[in-house]
Amino acid sequence: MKELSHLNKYLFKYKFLLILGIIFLAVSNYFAVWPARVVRYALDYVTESFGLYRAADGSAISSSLFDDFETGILILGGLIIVMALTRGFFLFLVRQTIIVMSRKIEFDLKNEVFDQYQKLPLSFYRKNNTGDLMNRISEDVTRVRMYLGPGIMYGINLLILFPMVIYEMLRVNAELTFYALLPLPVLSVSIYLVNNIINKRSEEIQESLSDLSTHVQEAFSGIRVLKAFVREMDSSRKFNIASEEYKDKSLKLTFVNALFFPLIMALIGLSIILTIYIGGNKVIKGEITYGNIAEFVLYVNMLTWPVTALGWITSIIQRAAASQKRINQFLKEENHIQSTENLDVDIVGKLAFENVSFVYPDSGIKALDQVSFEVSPGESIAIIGTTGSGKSTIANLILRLYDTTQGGVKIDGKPIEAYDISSMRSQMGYVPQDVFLFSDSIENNIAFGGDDITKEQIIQAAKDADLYDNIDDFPEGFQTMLGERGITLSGGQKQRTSIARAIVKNPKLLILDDALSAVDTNTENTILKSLARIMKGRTSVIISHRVSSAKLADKIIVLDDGKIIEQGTNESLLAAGGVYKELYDKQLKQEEEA
Ligand SMILES: Nc1ncnc2c1ncn2[C@@H]1O[C@H](COP(=O)(O)OP(=O)(O)OP(=O)(O)O)[C@@H](O)[C@H]1O
Repeated sequence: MKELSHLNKYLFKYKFLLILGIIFLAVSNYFAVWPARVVRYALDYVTESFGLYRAADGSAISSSLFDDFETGILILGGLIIVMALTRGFFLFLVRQTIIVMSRKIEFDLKNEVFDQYQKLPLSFYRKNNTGDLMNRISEDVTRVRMYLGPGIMYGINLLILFPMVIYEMLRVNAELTFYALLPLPVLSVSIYLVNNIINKRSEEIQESLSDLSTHVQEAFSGIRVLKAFVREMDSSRKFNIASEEYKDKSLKLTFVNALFFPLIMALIGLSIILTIYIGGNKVIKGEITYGNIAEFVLYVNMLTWPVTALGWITSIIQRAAASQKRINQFLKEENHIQSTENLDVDIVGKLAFENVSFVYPDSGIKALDQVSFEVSPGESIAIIGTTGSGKSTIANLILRLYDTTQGGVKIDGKPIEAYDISSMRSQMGYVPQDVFLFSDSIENNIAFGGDDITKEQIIQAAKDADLYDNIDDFPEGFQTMLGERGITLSGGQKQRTSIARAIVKNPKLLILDDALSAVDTNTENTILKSLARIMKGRTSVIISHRVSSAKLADKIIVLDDGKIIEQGTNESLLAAGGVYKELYDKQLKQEEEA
């Protein structure tokens, strides 16, 4: 339960809503309890007046007695209606305060979790899958809200109403109170137990629903592969199996749900039978009046919902505590990538790796081994190597998505750790290997990296990335929507959009991670030449498999298994006749054949 204490700061923030809600609850309960007394009074009044009326039957005063009786009943009936309306009004206010408070906290908590997600390093996203991250911000926060809203509302209601009603009952008769309340604990415990079963089954349904959705989502996104390999029938069969499982689980839940209400009704009925039987005996003995029995039945009815809610609240609180525990786990995660000096300065562009080794924390794979190189401002460096040789890892370290295991990365002669991370990253342009574009217009995708990017800058970036003519051909030009709601770009167009996005901010340091792999060599040359122009006086790191991308760079390093095996210029490496020369000859031949 201590997990829920994280929410106390929010309860404190919205204390006025909570306090007002409690006051409204007390007032509404007052107007709920009072009508029972009026009913008793009315019933007793009816029996007494009826006796009098009968005695005076046929006499002159009989009709005036009847008029008085009628007026009395009307007044009492009116009183009950007024009280019910007043109660309804205050119940409305209770919801407007406590439920509103829970919605506000839900909003704050979602923001808190999302802000925390944004702060956490890449390694965190490697450890936790997307489904898990989504669940905590939606499903878990919703469960916590159930505690903050209905949980707190019905909990406090119970605490206020119970003493009020029991006091009223004891005032009438202690023994009758005892018998009337006897079945209620059984009711509460059974609701708790049944509710747990319902929750467990609902969770199973949720799981099988998520299996089903994953299956459908994969079938849609992988439709090309599915059709090409003629697996439609197989996909339908798997869908049927998952769907069947979902149906079975839903039916099991329906069964428990069907038991739930009869169980409640039976126990409430038992309470009422006991009240009437024992109450009836007491009326015969003259200990209480008819009105008292009616009053009691109303009290028992009043208590049944809170008692039912008790079992329900307990299970809401348990589920909320489990959910908050999961949320807290993420909120407690710390970002170990911190700036040591928060240096917020303009980067000139000198980059150095000094004996850098790096082991991926989650897999234990040593991706870089004693890598050293230096790039002066304005220079370009190409990193070339086979798959898995550690090229992208170098990009990750320059962006400080990870910290080195050994050795250091320096920018303008200062350790990378000294820089303010946001300020440093905002001066870098990065084109990742796996291009990601948002479901938004091309214009917004290009302008993604800044708030004050002008249309002219966007057009220039598109021209430099050799994308402008393509955009011009699209029916809606720069406003063309991409992604699910829009058009699908070709692999090369995607890469060039991603390049335009990186260069539009005029970065001091540009990192292209295999960013030209999907364009032909002519386009590659055009882009590289534009880049050489825009990156004048700035530093570029070009990661590639292809010698054609590397050959224009001022410096080239060749990586193999995390180690630098050759370095130099295009000419010096060709002259040396090593791995680079071999690659050069091979790729030149492939190009000539193509
Ligand atoms: N996030 C990660 N977690 C664990 N291991 C990783 C991670 N990323 C890469 N690796 C491993 O580190 C090694 C180097 O990977 P890296 O991505 O730097 O290679 P690369 O040279 O860029 O390859 P490619 O050209 O195929 O993209 C590989 O063995 C890879 O399996």
